[in-house]
Amino acid sequence: MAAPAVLAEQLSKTFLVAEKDPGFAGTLRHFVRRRYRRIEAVRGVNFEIAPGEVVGFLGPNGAGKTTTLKMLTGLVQPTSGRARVLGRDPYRREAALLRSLTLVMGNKQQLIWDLPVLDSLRVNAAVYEIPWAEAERRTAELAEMLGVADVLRQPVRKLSLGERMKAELLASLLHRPRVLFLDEPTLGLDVNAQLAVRRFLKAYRERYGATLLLTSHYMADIEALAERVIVIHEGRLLYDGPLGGLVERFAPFKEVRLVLARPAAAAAFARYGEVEEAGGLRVRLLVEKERLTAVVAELLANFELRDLSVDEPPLEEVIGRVFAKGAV
Ligand SMILES: Nc1ncnc2c1ncn2[C@@H]1O[C@H](COP(=O)(O)OP(=O)(O)OP(=O)(O)O)[C@@H](O)[C@H]1O
Repeated sequence: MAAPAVLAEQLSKTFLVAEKDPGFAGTLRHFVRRRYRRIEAVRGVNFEIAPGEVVGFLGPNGAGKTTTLKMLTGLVQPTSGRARVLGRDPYRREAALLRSLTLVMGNKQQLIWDLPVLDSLRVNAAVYEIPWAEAERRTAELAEMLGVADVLRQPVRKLSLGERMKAELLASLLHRPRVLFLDEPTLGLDVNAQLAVRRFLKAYRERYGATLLLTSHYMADIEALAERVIVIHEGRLLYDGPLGGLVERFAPFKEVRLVLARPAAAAAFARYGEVEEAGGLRVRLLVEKERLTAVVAELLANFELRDLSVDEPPLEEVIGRVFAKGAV
C-alpha cells in the first residue's frame, strides 16, 4: 500500500476543563482551589487513509470528530498517540504541509464579512505565496466549477448561505491542497446547494487526486461521496470499513413498503416487524432479513395491496441504531 495520506495512531485528546460553582462564593472558591474535569474527547483512535480516498467520518454530537480533525490539521496537540498527514506531524505546522492541506468548517468562516470575496482571496494568495496572476487563474477555474463567478465582487455579507459556503470552499482550496478535511461542509444548506457542493468536491477530487475526510450529518453527502466510513462514538472507533458493510453489520433488516387498497390499523402489522409508519394506506416496516420471504408471502396473502417494495433501510436509520447501540 502507498504511504498513507492520513494516519492516526492511538490518537487521543483529553481536555481539562476548570469547573466553577455558581454564585459569588463559587467564584471565590474557584480562585483559591480550582477543580478540573477531564473530558476524554478522543481515546486511542487508529486509522489510515490512502492517497485519493474519500472517507466519511461519522459520529453523534460530541463523539470527537472535530477534535480529531483539529489534531490532524495541527490546531490541537494530541495528548498521546500520533497524527501524520503526508508523513508529517501536523502540529509542527511546517509550511510544506500547511500548503498541502485544508480544513473547511461549515460553522466557521474565514472570508472577511464586509469585503468582496475577491479581497479575501487576495489575502489567501499572499499567505500561501501564490502569484496573483496564478491565483486569478485558479479562482476562475474554481469559481466556474462552483458556479459562483458572479458573486466574487460582492461583499460576503450580501451572499446567500449557499453562495457563501461555495466561496469559503474556493478560498480554502486556492492553494490546491491535496488533503481536505471537511467538517460539515453542507451545514444548513438547501438541497440544491448541498448537491452543488457534493458535485464540486467530487470534481475537485477527480481533477487533483485529492484525499478527503469529511463529517456530515446529512447521510446523502456520505452516500454520494464516500466509499468508506469511519464511525466514532464517545471518542472510540466503532467501525471502519465500506459503507455497505455498515448496513450489513448494524442493520440486519430490510425496509418493506406497502400501499394498501384499504386502510388498516397499525396494530395489524406489529407481528411482521418494526412498524415505522402505518395507520393509513401507506405502511413502512423494518423486517429481519431471515424472515423477509415469509413475511412478504404473508402480507400478500393477508392484505389487498396496491404496491409492495423492499429496500435497504435508510442510512439515517442505520446510523441512528449504531449510535444508540454505542458498542460493536
Ligand atoms: N476546547 C475544548 N475544551 C474542552 N472540551 C472540549 C473542547 N473541544 C471539544 N471538547 C469536548 O470534547 C468532546 C468532543 O467534541 P467534538 O467537538 O470533537 O465532537 P464532534 O464529534 O465534533 O461533535 P459535533 O458533531 O457536535 O460537532 C465534547 O464533549 C466536547 O465538549
